[in-house]
Amino acid sequence: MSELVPLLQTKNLTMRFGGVVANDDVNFTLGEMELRCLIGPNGAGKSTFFKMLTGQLTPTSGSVTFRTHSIAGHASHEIARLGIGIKTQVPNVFNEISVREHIWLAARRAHATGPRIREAVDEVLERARLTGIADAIVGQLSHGQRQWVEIGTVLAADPELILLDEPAAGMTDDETGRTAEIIREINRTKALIVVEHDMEFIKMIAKKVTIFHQGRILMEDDCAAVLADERVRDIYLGKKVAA
Ligand SMILES: Nc1ncnc2c1ncn2[C@@H]1O[C@H](COP(=O)(O)OP(=O)(O)OP(=O)(O)O)[C@@H](O)[C@H]1O
Repeated sequence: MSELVPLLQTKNLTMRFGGVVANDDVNFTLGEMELRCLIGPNGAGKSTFFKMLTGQLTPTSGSVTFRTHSIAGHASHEIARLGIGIKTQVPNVFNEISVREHIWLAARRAHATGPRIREAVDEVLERARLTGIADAIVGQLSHGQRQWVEIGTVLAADPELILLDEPAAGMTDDETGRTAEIIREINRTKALIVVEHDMEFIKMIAKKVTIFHQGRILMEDDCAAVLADERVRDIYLGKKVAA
């Protein structure tokens, strides 16, 4: 029987900046359609890890495999074309156009022209809970709504894996709850890796959680087990933990 190929796998992934080891021998595996949360204190190495997955950084050593493709050090646009999309923390929206036009611009790159685009745009608007504000101008939306436009924009390009960097940052409780719903909806058809600090949000979405600490994976387990772990509590309370 042939072994299942994971969607994404890193082996001994290491990134050094001079004397700083930002990621140290990270072995990480994500299955098809999995939803994984990455947590860890400031400086633990989460952003560096994301940047190596999307081609913004070339690892010092180790490998990144997306399905059967070895992607470490490849250009960001090549990795995007293979099917990894990312929503970064830095705002990345066009303010002057409507939500529908915004989603359409992203969908146009992924789908052939014609009626299929319209269907795809309508589907993304629905899944990212944007249908009710489809005709609003992006620049006039609330912070939370703009975040959903960004998530919808990533979804419209139809990637197989979506990386979200702190999608609930700066949101109200209501917006956070709705963002969790959107992520669960997207996870019906896509794999996701979500970096987030807000533990309440993680509880709403997480199945399996990976904890980074000092550039290494400290622990990987289901959400309840991770949140109950004494080492995890200690690093969030700022106590010293042996990795
Ligand atoms: N371009 C860089 N040059 C030098 N050091 C860097 C660079 N990028 C990250 N680092 C260092 O690598 C380590 C990991 O940083 P990283 O940003 O990946 O952590 P993080 O877990 O994403 O933190 P945060 O939650 O604050 O975003 C830190 O010590 C950071 O100072």
